[in-house]
Amino acid sequence: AILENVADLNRLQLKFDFIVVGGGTAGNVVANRLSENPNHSVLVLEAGGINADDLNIIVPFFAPRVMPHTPRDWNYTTTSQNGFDGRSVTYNSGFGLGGSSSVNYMAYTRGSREDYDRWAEVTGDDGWSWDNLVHYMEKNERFSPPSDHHDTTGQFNPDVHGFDGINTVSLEGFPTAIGSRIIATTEQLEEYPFNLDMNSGDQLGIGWLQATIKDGVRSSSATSYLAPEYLSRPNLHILLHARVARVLETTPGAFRSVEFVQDGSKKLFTLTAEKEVILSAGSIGTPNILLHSGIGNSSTLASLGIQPVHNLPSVGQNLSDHALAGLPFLVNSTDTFEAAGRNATLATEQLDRWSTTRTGPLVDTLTSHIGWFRIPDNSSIFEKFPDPAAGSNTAHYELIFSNGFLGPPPPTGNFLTITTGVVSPASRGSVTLASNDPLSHPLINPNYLDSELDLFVMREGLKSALRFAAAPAWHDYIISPVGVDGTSTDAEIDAYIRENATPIFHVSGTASMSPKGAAWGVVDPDLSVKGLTGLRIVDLSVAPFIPAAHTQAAAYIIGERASDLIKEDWSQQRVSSIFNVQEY
Ligand SMILES: Cc1cc2nc3c(=O)[nH]c(=O)nc-3n(C[C@H](O)[C@H](O)[C@H](O)COP(=O)(O)OP(=O)(O)OC[C@H]3O[C@@H](n4cnc5c(N)ncnc54)[C@H](O)[C@@H]3O)c2cc1C
Repeated sequence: AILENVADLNRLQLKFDFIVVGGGTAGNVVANRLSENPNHSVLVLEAGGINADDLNIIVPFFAPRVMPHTPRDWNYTTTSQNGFDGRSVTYNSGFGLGGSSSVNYMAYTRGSREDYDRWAEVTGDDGWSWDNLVHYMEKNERFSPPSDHHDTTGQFNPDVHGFDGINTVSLEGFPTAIGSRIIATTEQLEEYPFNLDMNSGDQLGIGWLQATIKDGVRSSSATSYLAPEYLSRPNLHILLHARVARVLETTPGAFRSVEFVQDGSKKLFTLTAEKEVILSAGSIGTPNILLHSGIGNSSTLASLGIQPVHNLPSVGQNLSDHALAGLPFLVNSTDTFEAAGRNATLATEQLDRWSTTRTGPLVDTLTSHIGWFRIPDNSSIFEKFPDPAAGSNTAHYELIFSNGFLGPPPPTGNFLTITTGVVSPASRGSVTLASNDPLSHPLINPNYLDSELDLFVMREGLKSALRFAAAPAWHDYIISPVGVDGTSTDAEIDAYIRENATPIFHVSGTASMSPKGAAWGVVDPDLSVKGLTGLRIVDLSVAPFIPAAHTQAAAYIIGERASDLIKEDWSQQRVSSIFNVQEY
């Protein structure tokens, strides 16, 4: 059941085995899977509300309207970014049930096999390898026909997908004018091979995008893992508008209590889990809660007036994200996103069509194809820096193709945008505290393009976009790039990047896994907080390296495996406690 007020929870007089902090992407997976066992009672505390009736969230094409600066957004701002010429940029993160899965752009990309094999290698736990995670990818995924039910043969590989999972994933449901030209380019230029399925573990090349869309409607962790059949479980409760300030030590070394406020009031409530507290507040929220609880770098915490409780200097460090830069091209077509953007009648027709039949251009997100590429192995940058990618089959950059201008378009002209993202970044940032007020925003420093390597990769990505657009398939379509072109110098491209690059909101790694017993890291490979009991972390913050991918799939996969790890631990404990009783 969903509860709006802590008074409702008090009235029910319930005890909870597990308290999940954050009803986001990974948190709702855990809530669903743990409550599969009717003997386990689960409470989710979510800071935001329900998003179910918001068209901007439901209609895939309206994703860009959900944020920033809306009630669905945490409305963060980064610190000044040197790599962006000192700009501070708005940093989006989903506030409300479903977390960022309710506000994201729905691209569903797992990353490469090597991305996960590297997790296994650095944590010493083979359970995090690609082969051992495939089962969890399939548990997450319900691969479904696109909303127009076209023949998808040759657009994905069914052998590498799950068809009985919980979260719907599908292909484009309304072809755009650029799709056939993108595919033609893969036949014309050797540099851009076609990849039947970028989610097979072998990601390189260009393929059809898979997206978390069900019959033309967004599929989020709220609509899938908290669908009515799960929400009706008597052992699953969600309390909305409940913002957790701290986790509290219950007995020495055990953190099973949470302290929270409702609806921004300063009144603090405390609840204690019988078994575990699971932090799923995301890569910004989770370290923020840990630090305010005294779990972090003890001397830094003490200097802020926070009583240190457990020294874990890695909390909030190792922040990784992908920087993006879009390159618009003026095109010789009127069949682009700008058409409805400038014509209210057409926009109304499109919404009517979506409302009545779930067809038309609004059933899709803003891209139908993505490509994943490497800069050449003999690039000069590798004389100075090691290759940051997980392996030789993992991308350095991606190209995202969109049938229009991203952001408010200029008053005239029609566009194609090729956006490049640095997907295996070398730069690392941090989440730190500005004050000892647990309800204040932390300092978010993604440190974009701090490494010269990341700037090099982004520059090469933009040059690659220009080469792609020079293929014969585009000769009668593209008029000219806007911003930089084939005559631009490296310095001009760098200046364009620093002025125009933005975050992609894939923040990861701020409570990283490390091997059991390691002096660094925040959680052990079973996701329990190092040196403590009763407290686990299940969200993207545990990723030791950001996957070369859009990151929601990784968050879902983490949620699925974590659920099994938690279930396993408690089934063993139950067996041993029964054994003890018998012995006694
Ligand atoms: C605008 C945007 C576009 C994106 N586009 C894509 C895309 O197209 N494809 C893709 O794969 N990825 C995309 N991402 C990234 C992806 O959605 C995230 O990486 C992923 O959803 C993170 O999952 P999570 O479980 O770690 O955190 P979240 O899903 O963010 O969940 C954290 C939850 O915790 C709650 N919370 C935080 N603090 C507290 C607290 N103190 N008390 C209680 N609750 C709290 C939050 O409200 C939220 O519900 C995008 C993200 C954004 C913001």
